[in-house]
Amino acid sequence: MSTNIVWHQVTVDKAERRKKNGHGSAVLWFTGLSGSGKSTLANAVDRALLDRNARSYVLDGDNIRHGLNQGLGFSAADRTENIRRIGEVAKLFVDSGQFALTAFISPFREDRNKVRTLIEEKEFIEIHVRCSLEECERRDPKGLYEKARQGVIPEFTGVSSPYEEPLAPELIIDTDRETVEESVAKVISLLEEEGLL
Ligand SMILES: Nc1ncnc2c1ncn2[C@@H]1O[C@H](COP(=O)(O)OS(=O)(=O)O)[C@@H](OP(=O)(O)O)[C@H]1O
Ligand SMILES: Nc1ncnc2c1ncn2[C@@H]1O[C@H](COP(=O)(O)OP(=O)(O)O)[C@@H](O)[C@H]1O
Repeated sequence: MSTNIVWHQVTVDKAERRKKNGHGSAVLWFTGLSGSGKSTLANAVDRALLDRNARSYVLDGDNIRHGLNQGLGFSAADRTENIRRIGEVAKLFVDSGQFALTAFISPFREDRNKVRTLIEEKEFIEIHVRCSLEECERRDPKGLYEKARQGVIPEFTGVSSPYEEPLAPELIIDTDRETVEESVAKVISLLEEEGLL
């Protein structure tokens, strides 16, 4: 535990940054199985936001594990720590007046709910990127399911490690039934309905 640390009040606050940007800020928390479409969707929404001159940034599991979270594996404890850290980083993005688009499997309900409590109400938008395991395995964009079935990758989500679906997400996207464009339109509509855009 760190001791003798005192919180320093910032000079420019979230409200002022939002006003300057001309839009709200929030975390768009994409959660779902590997291959469900989290990265594809987060990046497509990021592009749509940029086209509207809105400020946003994608935090992606694979990428973050190369840097900030390198050293964390896929045990339940490591996944929990992975999500805790990303929750804290996402909160910083919200404070900076931007949209944070996170693309992590984040398989445990309790871990996602902890991030929700860290962030103010209406600023945490949980998006269930829903896709059947069969379809994710059929897509297998990185060949990981095949390796997991062969027993080469242990504790693989959906195969040998659990995925707990969100019980009350703000949005559900069925990527085995709709196009990327349709899915992006739904996310943007939600942001408009919530007065964030
Ligand atoms: N055992 C195991 N289980 C699940 N996924 C695995 C595993 N090993 C490696 N990978 C690759 O790591 C990506 C998931 O990382 P995340 O940080 O999103 O996972 S988690 O939220 O901590 O569960 C995941 O990326 P996505 O396919 O984009 O989800 C995989 O490419
Ligand atoms: N509506 C959709 N939304 C997102 N991805 C889709 C959709 N329909 C098909 N896909 C495809 O599914 C795959 C998802 O891969 P990826 O985005 O890497 O998933 P994840 O990040 O969840 O592992 C991509 O090949 C993408 O083109």
